Amino acid sequence: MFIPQDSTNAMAITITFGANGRYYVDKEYGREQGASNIPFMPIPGSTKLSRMLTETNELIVCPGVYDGLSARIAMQLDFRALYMTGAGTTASRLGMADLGLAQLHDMKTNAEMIANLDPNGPPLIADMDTGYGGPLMVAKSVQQYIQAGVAGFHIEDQVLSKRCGHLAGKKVVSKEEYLMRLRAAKYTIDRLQSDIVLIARTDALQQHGYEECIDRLKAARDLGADVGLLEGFTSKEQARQAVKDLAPWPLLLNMVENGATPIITTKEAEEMGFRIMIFSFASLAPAYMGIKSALERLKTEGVVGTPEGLSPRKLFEVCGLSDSMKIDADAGGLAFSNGV
Ligand SMILES: C[C@](O)(C(=O)O)[C@H](CC(=O)O)C(=O)O
Repeated sequence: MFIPQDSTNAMAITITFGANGRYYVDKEYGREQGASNIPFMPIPGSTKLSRMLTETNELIVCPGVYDGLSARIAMQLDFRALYMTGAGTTASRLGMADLGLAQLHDMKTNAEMIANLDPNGPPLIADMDTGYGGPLMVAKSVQQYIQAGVAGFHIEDQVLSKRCGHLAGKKVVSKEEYLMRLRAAKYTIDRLQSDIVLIARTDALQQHGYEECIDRLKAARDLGADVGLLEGFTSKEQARQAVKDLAPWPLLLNMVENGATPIITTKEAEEMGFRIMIFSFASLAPAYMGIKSALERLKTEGVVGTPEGLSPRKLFEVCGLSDSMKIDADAGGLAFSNGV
């Protein structure tokens, strides 16, 4: 319940948290009724994500998105949280493979755009790879993610010239160096009094085996990481075991279909006790398939073959066309008074 302090006609309003991670001000006086004079401060994504983790036991399902359109589509479908994939960011912004080529600027600008599409939208977890350097770089990266409005991020123990967690030949830094990265991240979060969710990821499974991963994650947990991520489980039993070995610490599962891990559904992950599940390729793989087949058709038939009804307007609608028109009209603009 929120009572406006400065109003002579004080009235109570109710703020309700929806299952989709959004919140609504009391319908009668809320924004939806156009009462724009009610103090209304969007809750930061980091706070929303922290609350989902600490105040519920649900599995937070995050589709991987890599640009504005994929993020908008996930938001249109009311996903409660999103994941910005580094592999997708590297592919879409640089046209390159996930081999440690994307740097802080590429990642932060993409994350910032996605995280701010809708201030009342779902929180964004973003990939931070290795943190992009030594402790100073990690501190800078974390500060920039916080300022960008990112809700949570994962930082890993691969060497700087890293590669996708589902490729062979990965190498990790020593446990000491990994903990130094995490410490730099944690100190920055504390210094800035942020509640951004720190997710410690280890890629040590290939090189050092399961026990080393658990050892590294326990150390990460002990120095204050909020969530753990063991990358590239090779079996469902191993995934289940990790949840048990680290309980009650929350774990994130990265589900990359056709990667190192057998397919685990959201239902199975929930039963195993995972708290967050990301689907890194959820947008990238369908985009590849859809674009390729349309361009093949263009090549062979001379038309793209866009389904009837999928007009430019419909696509722009996904990207906030109506909201933009309303902003203009509310301000007295006439740009769209005759429609679009
Ligand atoms: C999670 C990940 O870091 C990502 O960029 O989405 C990648 C996904 C991938 O390339 O398969 C990873 O697992 O390393």
